[in-house]
Amino acid sequence: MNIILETTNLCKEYANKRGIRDMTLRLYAGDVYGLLGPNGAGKTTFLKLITGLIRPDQGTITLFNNRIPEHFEAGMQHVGTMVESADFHNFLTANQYLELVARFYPAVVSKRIEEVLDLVGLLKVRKEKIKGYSTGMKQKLALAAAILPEPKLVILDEPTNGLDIEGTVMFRKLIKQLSTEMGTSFLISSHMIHELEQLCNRVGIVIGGQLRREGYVSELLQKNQSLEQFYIDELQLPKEDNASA
Ligand SMILES: Nc1ncnc2c1ncn2[C@@H]1O[C@H](COP(=O)(O)OP(=O)(O)OP(=O)(O)O)[C@@H](O)[C@H]1O
Repeated sequence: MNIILETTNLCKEYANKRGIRDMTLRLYAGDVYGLLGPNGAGKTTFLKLITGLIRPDQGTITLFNNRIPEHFEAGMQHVGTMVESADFHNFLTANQYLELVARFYPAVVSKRIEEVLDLVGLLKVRKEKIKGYSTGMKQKLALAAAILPEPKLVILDEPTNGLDIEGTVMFRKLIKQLSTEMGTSFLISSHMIHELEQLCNRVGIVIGGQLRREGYVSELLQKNQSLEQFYIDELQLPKEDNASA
């Protein structure tokens, strides 16, 4: 199988001694991989390291056979990200913002901008200034920017934050569509465990800065009633709690 992302023994410790330790993970072409874990477990830190937003203390990151951060541009060439909440220029319209993003990708034509705006449901409001957008609309625009250059891998941190039910359904459909029709791979951190159960072929559970467990969703569902049950057992949460990730 074709490895598109590999991290080995990745470590990052913040000044407060928190962070991640020895995160070793492989993503294969076609994977839709869900990262689960409690608040503060280290999911965002892991995604920030992969996307070069912060530097590791130890360990290696390889994206499409390129070492990160040394060969950042080559590695990120096929990657779309939505990791930090995007810092939008509020005086621009969605259309203008995506035109700005498109400047980094010479192959992106204006028809593609219209296409992604339609995919995320922002076509009608594309000429309105971003300052008038709701949190969910901004989230959709960030998603549109992430998929604009038709990346082979899309890395998403809490992509459904702020999305309404319709937006969440749109998001799920979009990921399924890109994954089945285009073969796009995804690495998604989310607390929406039911969404991940429907979307992902693999999941990993991060606890206390370490990848505690991972597996194929189909196999986990043969042994567990649901992904949520597996997660609860892994965290040893009281069952009647019915807590979700
Ligand atoms: N810039 C920072 N400086 C110091 N500590 C940080 C920083 N960023 C994160 N941390 C700490 O590192 C740990 C991991 O945080 P991280 O944001 O990666 O977790 P997470 O799994 O994404 O959490 P959540 O689900 O709440 O988003 C937490 O204990 C957090 O307090």
